[in-house]
Amino acid sequence: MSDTLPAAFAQTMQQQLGSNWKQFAEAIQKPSPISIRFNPSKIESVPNLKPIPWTSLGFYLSERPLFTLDPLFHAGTYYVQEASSMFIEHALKKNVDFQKRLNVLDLCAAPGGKSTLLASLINENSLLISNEVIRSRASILAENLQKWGNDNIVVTNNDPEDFQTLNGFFDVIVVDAPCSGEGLFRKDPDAMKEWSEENVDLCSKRQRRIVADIWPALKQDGILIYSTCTYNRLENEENLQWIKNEHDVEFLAVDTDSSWGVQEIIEDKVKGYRFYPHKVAGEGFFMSIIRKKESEDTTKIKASKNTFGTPTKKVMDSLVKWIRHAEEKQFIQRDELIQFFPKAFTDEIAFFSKNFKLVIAGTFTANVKQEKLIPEHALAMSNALNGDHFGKIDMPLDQALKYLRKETLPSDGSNLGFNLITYQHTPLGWANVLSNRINNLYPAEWRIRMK
Ligand SMILES: C[S@@+](CC[C@H](N)C(=O)[O-])C[C@H]1O[C@@H](n2cnc3c(N)ncnc32)[C@H](O)[C@@H]1O
Repeated sequence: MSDTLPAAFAQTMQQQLGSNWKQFAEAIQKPSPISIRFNPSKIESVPNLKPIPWTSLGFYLSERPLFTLDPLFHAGTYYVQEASSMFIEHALKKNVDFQKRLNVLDLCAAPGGKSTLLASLINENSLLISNEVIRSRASILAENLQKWGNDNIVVTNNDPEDFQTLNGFFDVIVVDAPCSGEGLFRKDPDAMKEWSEENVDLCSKRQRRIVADIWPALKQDGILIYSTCTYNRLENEENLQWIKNEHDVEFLAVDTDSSWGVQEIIEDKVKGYRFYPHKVAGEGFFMSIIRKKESEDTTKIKASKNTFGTPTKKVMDSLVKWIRHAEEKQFIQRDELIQFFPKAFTDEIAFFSKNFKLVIAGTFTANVKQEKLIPEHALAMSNALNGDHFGKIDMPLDQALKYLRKETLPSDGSNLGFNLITYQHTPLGWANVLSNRINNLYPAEWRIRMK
């Protein structure tokens, strides 16, 4: 980071940090630590890397590889996420019973760091609604979640206030709020250019509006995780004070080890955790765990008449072989597109389809063209795929990259038909092998452009 810090920011931080200011100012000139979090559904064991102490699946890397040129990145085997944010795993595991069936909402979810983490925490009988208000960002979120491969996820593109129809529906809500981004200055110099005192004030007010809008959707005794990637009190402690004044809440604590360097904030019954880069091997971050004590009526989503179209019996006879535990899935068809989701969520998905701007629900499975099934990319990424049913072509790195660039690949005339393309035996996508060439079915919009 070479740009100079905004003067008003530096002044506030000097007051906030006192004698630690110099260490902080030095730390934000240093490169950011690099870390990734593995997808437990796509790896058999975690490689021998330096673990991040507050998460079971996060690890530091000694240097930044070219993730774009690693096929396993595109296969959803891991997510590149800075370490501090992964503290949410520790906070939730200590305060939420993940054995239970839960309704979880990630309200400000793009590009998907917290949502992929939540997807790995909840059990298969739980439902994650992953929402992003900005349409273009909701598409990136959908892409990352499709790569993660879980089918108990609905991606929506709604405004927080739209969730007010769902009183007391969620056991857990994560509000990873849009913020002034002070914690990202060293990673993202644009965050520094956009910083101003007016923007901090604006962010703080917007954060209150978001929490106020979503509050009715949280169950009594439900947990709200409120987080930002900024240091200032206005967007953190003062917003927590505001929540405490407006609502009957309890701020929950979580144990931390002093070696982690996480600062615990306790002020007048308000609790939070702050991550400073001179103390923690991670970016700037702030997080609080809030239990709602007020009673709240609970919206029960009623079983509505199933209005989904369903595939023909002939199509279903083939499809059941493609999916593991197909008997537990609801298959639906819209025009030519077939998708599936867990049967247990049929009513919920009908409700969200009708009342929300749905981006994806469950897993896109296949397109039907004159009763011929063409597998969808999301199926290749799905943890429910029955890989044994398909022919496979395991590619070495150079070919796997050609495949991911959507280049045409030569065929030797064997393995005709739809094949799963894999790299190190992990699915990357589909190809239709013809006698003279391989039709590369990798999605054009996801192809890698880097040479
Ligand atoms: C800090 S980012 C979320 C990062 C994400 N949780 C992750 O871990 O990858 C905040 C998100 O809030 C969205 N956002 C912006 N304005 C919003 C608003 N008024 N209500 C809800 N979300 C908003 C932004 O588009 C952005 O995607």
